[in-house]
Amino acid sequence: MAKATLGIIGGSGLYDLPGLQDVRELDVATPWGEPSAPLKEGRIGATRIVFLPRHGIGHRFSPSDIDYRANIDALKRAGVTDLVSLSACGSYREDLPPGMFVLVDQFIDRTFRRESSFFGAGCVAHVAFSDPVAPNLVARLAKAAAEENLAHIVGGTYVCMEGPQFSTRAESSAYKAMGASVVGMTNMPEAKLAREAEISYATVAMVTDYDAWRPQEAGVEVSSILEVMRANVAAAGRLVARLAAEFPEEREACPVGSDRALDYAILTPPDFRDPALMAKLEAIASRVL
Ligand SMILES: CSC[C@H]1O[C@H](OP(=O)(O)O)[C@H](O)[C@@H]1O
Ligand SMILES: Nc1ncnc2[nH]cnc12
Repeated sequence: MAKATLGIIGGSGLYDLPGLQDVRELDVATPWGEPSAPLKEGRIGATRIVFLPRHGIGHRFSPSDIDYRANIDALKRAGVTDLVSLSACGSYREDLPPGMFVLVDQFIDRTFRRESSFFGAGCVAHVAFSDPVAPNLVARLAKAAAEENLAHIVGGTYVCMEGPQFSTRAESSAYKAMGASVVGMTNMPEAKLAREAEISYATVAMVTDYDAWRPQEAGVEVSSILEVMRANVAAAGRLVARLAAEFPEEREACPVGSDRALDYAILTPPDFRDPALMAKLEAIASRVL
């Protein structure tokens, strides 16, 4: 197995990773476009870390405008093997109050105006995605959260809405009825693209609010989210530090196949592949091409 590199994608409120040592900026070019920001490479203890703020420095990209393909391709080029998304979210469950960290194990994708695959005309691929997160990475996050005494729960379904507006009360009730535990606007197609790139992915969904399904409550507003978000961000820093301190040197085999997702996924035989697309896939699919 290859050397492990831990990637961290910082969401709302997380534009830097305090505690990162020997930091170097990496300007990584990709064939898909520009990543949200230059990558920050460094280490915590012996663990190599690459950090990327998904909304850019100064929170310039809305969830629909983030170039998710450029972000994942850049992280792949920087050697990331395991990727943790730190994300703010709304909650659909009374037992998941603001401040709770949900280590989600399922997603529902409700986005509709984002590029959601590296593949397409000229090279078609279908990766498995029934189990979208890497259980070994989740287990490491759960252990780190327990050691830091952070309120957390293992398992939960994250519904990804398009946004950028928050949900109506009817939408909020519908997502809850669908079985979603939390809602956010960013983890799709990020998680799908990470799978195509054979990067193990896990999400720490950090609850900031109860969305809009509770009839007795005022709806969601960013102003009320910000204070909880600040506390969540501080706790996320401790979580990452602990995770990194105990991270393995070598990449672990992923029980759900994140590290070999492309083994049988590509359906287009070599003679029928589009050379231009194949060139773009150089970083993502080089292991199997
Ligand atoms: C600050 S509330 C809305 C905003 O926060 C979440 O983003 P991220 O996952 O990057 O933390 C949510 O998805 C919205 O984009
Ligand atoms: N209620 C909510 N809906 C969508 N994204 C969110 N991010 C934080 N809270 C949210």
